[in-house]
Amino acid sequence: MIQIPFPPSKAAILLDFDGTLVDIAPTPESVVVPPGLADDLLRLKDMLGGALAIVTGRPIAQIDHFLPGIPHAVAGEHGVAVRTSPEKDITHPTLPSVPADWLQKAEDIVSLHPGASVERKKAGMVLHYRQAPEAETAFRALTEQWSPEAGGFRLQDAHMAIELRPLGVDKGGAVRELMSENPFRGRLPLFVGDDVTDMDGVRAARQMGGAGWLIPDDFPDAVTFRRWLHDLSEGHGWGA
Ligand SMILES: O=P(O)(O)OC[C@H]1O[C@H](O[C@H]2O[C@H](CO)[C@@H](O)[C@H](O)[C@H]2O)[C@H](O)[C@@H](O)[C@@H]1O
Repeated sequence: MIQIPFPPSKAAILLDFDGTLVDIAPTPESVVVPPGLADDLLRLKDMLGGALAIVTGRPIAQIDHFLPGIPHAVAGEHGVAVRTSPEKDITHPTLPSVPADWLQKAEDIVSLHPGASVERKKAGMVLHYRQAPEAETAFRALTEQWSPEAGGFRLQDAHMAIELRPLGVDKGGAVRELMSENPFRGRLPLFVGDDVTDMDGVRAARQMGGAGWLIPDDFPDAVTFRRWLHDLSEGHGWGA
């Protein structure tokens, strides 16, 4: 099991949500927060002097719904939206909006494939096909017609989904931004995620002298990771 070579008083923990804290579910709304997770996270936050954050592709409001009052800070939409502490406003850089005709064409495809959906974000969208796998071909054909970079976007494959994301914003930037604020400042970041978008968070945490781990490379699955997190919250696995 992974050991952290320093004590909680020197650490900050920044965690991905889907596929890490919760198992992947048929739809974004149907994820289930595992029993005991909220208590583990609250105990950890306490041990870390508050330095616990969620860094997710989801909008911040969804983390507030699933983990109400639990993390000190949340970075949502892969870093497009950041709230550095519970009492602060959410900040967003100025970013281009998704062209209305792209949204309309995505909605047109969804209407032909029951179960497919478009998730709108502040500066992007996700075309979900988990519940309608046959829609993937049509989504790919559509997105290949666009020139996302020219409009300030990029396309990213996600879990049974294609995401349109703004250029120049990623989880690495979110980790750096959160780590520059109290109670994270001066601590070493520990970042854990499971997806290609999490690699930016992993790299940033490592470059800042902390550690970054990925499921399934470093933990075989999310259940094993959460068991480790539970042990950390009980004081096991920390160095002096
Ligand atoms: O950065 P994360 O916290 O891992 O969020 C990544 C995306 O997660 C959500 O979609 C994925 O999870 C859903 C629930 O398990 C699943 O139904 C879907 O197929 C996955 O793609 C979320 O909807 C996205 O906004 C996040 O970017």
